[in-house]
Amino acid sequence: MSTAPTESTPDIKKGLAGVVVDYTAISKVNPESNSLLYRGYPVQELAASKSFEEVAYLLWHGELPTQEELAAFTARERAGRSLDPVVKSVIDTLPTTAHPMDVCRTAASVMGARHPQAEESNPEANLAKAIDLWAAMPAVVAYDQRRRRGEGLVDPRSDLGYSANFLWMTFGEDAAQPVVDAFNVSMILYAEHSFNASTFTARVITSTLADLHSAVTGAIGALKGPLHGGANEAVMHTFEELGIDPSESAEDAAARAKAWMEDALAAKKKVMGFGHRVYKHGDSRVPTMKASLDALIEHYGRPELLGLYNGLEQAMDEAKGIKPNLDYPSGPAYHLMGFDTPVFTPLFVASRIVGWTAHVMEQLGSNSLIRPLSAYNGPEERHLG
Ligand SMILES: CC(=O)SCCNC(=O)CCNC(=O)[C@H](O)C(C)(C)COP(=O)(O)OP(=O)(O)OC[C@H]1O[C@@H](n2cnc3c(N)ncnc32)[C@H](O)[C@@H]1OP(=O)(O)O
Ligand SMILES: O=C([O-])CC(=O)C(=O)O
Repeated sequence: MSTAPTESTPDIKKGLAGVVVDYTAISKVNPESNSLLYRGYPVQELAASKSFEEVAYLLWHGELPTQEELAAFTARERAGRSLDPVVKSVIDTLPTTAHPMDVCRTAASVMGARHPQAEESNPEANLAKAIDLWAAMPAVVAYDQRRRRGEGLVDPRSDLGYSANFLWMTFGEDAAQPVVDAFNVSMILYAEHSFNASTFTARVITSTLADLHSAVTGAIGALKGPLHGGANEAVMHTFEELGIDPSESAEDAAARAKAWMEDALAAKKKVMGFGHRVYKHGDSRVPTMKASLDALIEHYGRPELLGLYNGLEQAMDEAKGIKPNLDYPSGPAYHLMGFDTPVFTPLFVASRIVGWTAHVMEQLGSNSLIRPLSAYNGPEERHLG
């Protein structure tokens, strides 16, 4: 028999699990139908035929762009791709022992402090700030990976789309089409996911009427943790702990991975890349990202990675029935593309900037300070002396 909450036994929802805190028109996560809609469109349909630029436009404006609108929007994005020399000099002061997420977070903050409309918070200024951040973040992520390898900044190319240019600025060479396609899909899938922890962080910060860059800087902090975005990096650490040997057969790799997972679960370990707060029967985005991972495995001829992937997934499913989340296929996909493991979560940032800033604007459209209550369980009132 359940008892009604009282002042002494309040109905606390730990982690706000299951609590609906507001409306959003940006995306719909439906665990029953295992679907994800961006402004009404299934994300799988968008990933199959649209560029990340078109999806970013959709998330911000509510509708897909016309040809003319897209041309103006992509021209704007291409014009904002260069790394601001001041931001670069700040990055250069950070040690290469600093986590790339710290570099990203610092860069977002510096960009905010330098933005000509820093203190303006009308819808036009916020959209301008969102597009500027989105356009410039690939340069930050790409340069940070390069400087850690002792390589210099690569200038952006305005003849390339967002994804091809991102890869160009990171690796200094043209990426093959299957790689560009897989990267584009990952950017689309990561762009938005309702009231996840980092987006909620952005909305909390916005609800105090702080500026958009403060909201994004805080959201980057929230994304860093391994229970959220940091899981794509953590997935790769699992693969690395298992040991990656390109000469191994997929079958042998799968058998080793299964045994590893059985041991990890027997030791009550939490294995990153599995489980989700909302989806309990599988993450709606995984089949699409897995198809992109398959294409990359084919492109690079690396079936042993598929063996590791399948072995871990199968053992987790058999033991606990817990399904992978988006970070599971994204980790090995970014590895195959050539990104260094600590840079995986900044790639998530580059994409999620779109969702975060769409939520910042939505929050401001009907703002109410976000300030829940707590139940006190500290010492009874007491007095000094
Ligand atoms: C893009 C994203 O941000 S997706 C999420 C990325 N995060 C991860 O991959 C981190 C690993 N996963 C997890 O920690 C969790 O599944 C979360 C945080 C994502 C969701 O957690 P919650 O909804 O709070 O579920 P909770 O952590 O309570 O898990 C329920 C049960 O499943 C188990 N479980 C959940 N995920 C995992 C996992 N990855 N490995 C092992 N066991 C797990 C828990 O131990 C718990 O078991 P118990 O009931 O025996 O104690
Ligand atoms: O929705 C969540 O809790 C986490 C997630 O998958 C995301 O932010 O993409």
